[in-house]
Parts: sequence; C-alpha cells; structure tokens
Amino acid sequence: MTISEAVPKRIAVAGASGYAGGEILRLLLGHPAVRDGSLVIGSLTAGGNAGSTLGEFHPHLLPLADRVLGPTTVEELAGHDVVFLGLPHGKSAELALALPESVVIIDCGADFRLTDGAAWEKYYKSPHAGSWPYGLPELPGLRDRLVGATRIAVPGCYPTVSSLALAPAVAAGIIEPRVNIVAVSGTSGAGRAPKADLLGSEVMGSVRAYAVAGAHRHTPEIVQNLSAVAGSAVAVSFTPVLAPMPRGILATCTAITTATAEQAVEVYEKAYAAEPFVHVLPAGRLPQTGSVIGSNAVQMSVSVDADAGLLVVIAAIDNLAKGTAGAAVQSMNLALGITETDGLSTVGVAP
Ligand SMILES: NC(=O)C1=CN([C@@H]2O[C@H](COP(=O)(O)OP(=O)(O)OC[C@H]3O[C@@H](n4cnc5c(N)ncnc54)[C@H](OP(=O)(O)O)[C@@H]3O)[C@@H](O)[C@H]2O)C=CC1
Ligand SMILES: CC(=O)N[C@@H](CCC(=O)OP(=O)(O)O)C(=O)O
Repeated sequence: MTISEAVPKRIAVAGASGYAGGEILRLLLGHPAVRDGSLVIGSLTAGGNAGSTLGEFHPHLLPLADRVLGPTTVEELAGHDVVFLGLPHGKSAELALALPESVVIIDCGADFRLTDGAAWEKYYKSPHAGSWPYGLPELPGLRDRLVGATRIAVPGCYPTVSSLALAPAVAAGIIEPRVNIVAVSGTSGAGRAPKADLLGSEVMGSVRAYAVAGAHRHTPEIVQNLSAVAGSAVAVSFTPVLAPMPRGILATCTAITTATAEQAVEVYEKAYAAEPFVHVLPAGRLPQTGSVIGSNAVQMSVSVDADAGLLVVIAAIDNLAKGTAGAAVQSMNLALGITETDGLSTVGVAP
C-alpha cells in the first residue's frame, strides 16, 4: 500500500552522521514509498559535524553521499512531515516542543520512553520531559496507540529484545514475576562518538559485563514494559555484556516456572503467530545474531530447564535494526498508515 495523498511527504533525519541516523537512511533508501516518490528524504543534520557530507560518515549510502549535513536546529527541521531524531539523550525535548503537533516525530533517544518521572531522574539525572507512545507494536495494546500517532518514542535496544522475549510468559502468568536477563551486545550499541573503553584494542578479543546489578538505565524500561503486560510489578535483574562484534544482541532470559516446555512453546507461538517480525524457532534450533543482522527480525527459542524449574528464552536482534532504526521505520509506517512491514526485511545477512 502506498500513501494516498498526491503531495509527497518530506522526511528529515537529525543525527544523520550517527549510527541510528545512518541505519534509518539505509532502510528509507529501500522503502517502497521513498522509491515511488510519495516520501522524500529532505534535511539531514548533525551536531559538530554539520557542514560535512553524509558520505564522510556513511560511504555505503551512496545515493545520499553528497548531501551536506545541516545544523540540528528547529529552522532546519521545519517544513518536514516526518522527523527522525537520532540524537544523544536530552536533545529531543526542546526540538519536539518547537515543532508543530502535526509533524510526526520519531525519537530514537530515551527522552520520552519512561512514564515514571522518578525512575527517569534516578537513571538519567535530569528532569523528565514526559512520555510518548512507545514504538514496540508487538507488546499487547501498543500497536493501536502508534496508528496515526505524531509523537513516538523508539525503545532502547536491550528493552526491545528482553521485553519481547519475556512478555508472552508474563502475560500468560507461567513464570514468577522476577526475571533474569543477560544480554550480549555489539559495540555499535554505544554509538559512534569516540570513547576510550570502546577503542578496538580495548574491545577486540575480550567480552565484558558492565552496568550490572540494576545500574543500567534500561532496567527501568524493561520493568515498565513487563509490569504493564503483567498488570503488576515485575522485578528485573539485567546484565549487559559487550562483545567484540559491530552489531547484534543475544539475550538469555530466565525465570522460575512450573510450566512444561510444550506449554511454554504453545504460549509463545500463540502470542506471536500474527507478528511478521517475531519468529519462535522450532525445537532444536537456537537463535544467533548472525541470522538477524540487517533485518527487522526477532528470533527466539523457548525451552524449559525442568531440573532447575526455569523458563529459558534466548532471543536475537540487530540492535541497529529492530533495536533502533527498524523500529523507527516500523513506527513511521504505522503513524502514516502505510503497510507496517514496508521497507523492512525479515531476512538477515550471513555469514
Ligand atoms: N546505537 C544503538 O544501537 C541505539 C541507539 N539508540 C539511540 O539513538 C540515539 C542516537 O544513537 P547513535 O546513532 O548510536 O549515536 P551516535 O553517537 O552514533 O550519533 C549521534 C548523532 O547525534 C549528533 N549529535 C551529537 N551531539 C549533538 C548535539 N549536541 N546536537 C545535535 N546533534 C548532536 C551526532 O552528530 P555529530 O556527528 O556532529 O557529532 C550524530 O549525528 C541515541 O539517543 C541512542 O541512545 C537507541 C537504540 C539503539
Ligand atoms: C553496547 C552499548 O553500549 N549499548 C548501549 C545501549 C544502546 C541503546 O539502545 O540505547 P539507548 O537507550 O541509549 O537508546 C548502552 O549500554 O548504553
């Protein structure tokens, strides 16, 4: 389905020199509405790198390589129908307030994800800007809020994979409301701004945990999602792990259960039967990041360790696709009334 109006809609991408902005543009270049001209890629902006060309940061985006990056200002973003924000946390609220309510703003940052202001202030150490419809349509009740929305908060990458891995079990009440998540991520999750502990020599050949024992800012986001699904509080222990690979997240999620493996698999297959991007793998197959890279797919395995009494769900996503830019484009499709899957593949790049 294409957009019905004759006048093309203009899209701006703020933070186009970054990883999230670049991946949004990669997906848009293959989007049918961009290819048929009903959506047009307008302003691309950056911070300190404004004035450079996009090709200096994303040489793979050849059709846009000569575009000059503008400054990230309200003036530069005005006159667009859709604005993607791929900016550091705390940069979205001011821009969003200054743009008309009719503009569809899709924020990849965290500013509008949390509904609990106290949780925001605890983890982000700044005033809470508010909350917007949350761009994870596969969670119960959220798709309807995204259709026609003009403000959308794209979930964090770890909350995306973890929430999808545990929501069916929480909703069906087959686990105790206390879950454990250990998620291994590629380094692009940290963005492209230089950081000493992300130098190749620090990352290559080693795997390390960080922000453990409730310290990571995605903990309250996962708690929010799972508690909303449960209708009561769910306790979450989340351990992120950095791995020497550019993309991908593999999350291993466990929780106490008395369900059998067959019962658990049935719950998950039923929950995701109609979801185009979430795939529950057949028994005997386990997900791997290599299977979902470049795609908007979520692959998961569901099993029960009967001796330990634990549900074990392992799930893989591409952090830059379903974990950011894919979710952003999926959200745009819903907001504009385009077919939800347009421009988004379920087929990964391997090896
Ligand atoms: N990477 C990921 O897997 C995920 C990222 N996100 C979120 O998406 C957002 C972007 O992340 P990511 O692309 O990884 O980050 P990057 O560091 O790769 O890119 C950040 C972008 O923001 C621009 N920018 C930086 N500071 C400013 C500023 N003061 N004013 C205006 N523009 C600025 C940068 O421009 P310049 O080049 O000029 O510095 C760059 O274009 C973040 O909020 C992140 O949390 C969400 C989910 C997953
Ligand atoms: C590997 C890595 O560093 N990952 C990032 C999370 C990326 C993401 O989704 O984060 P936002 O909430 O910032 O949008 C981190 O742990 O901070």
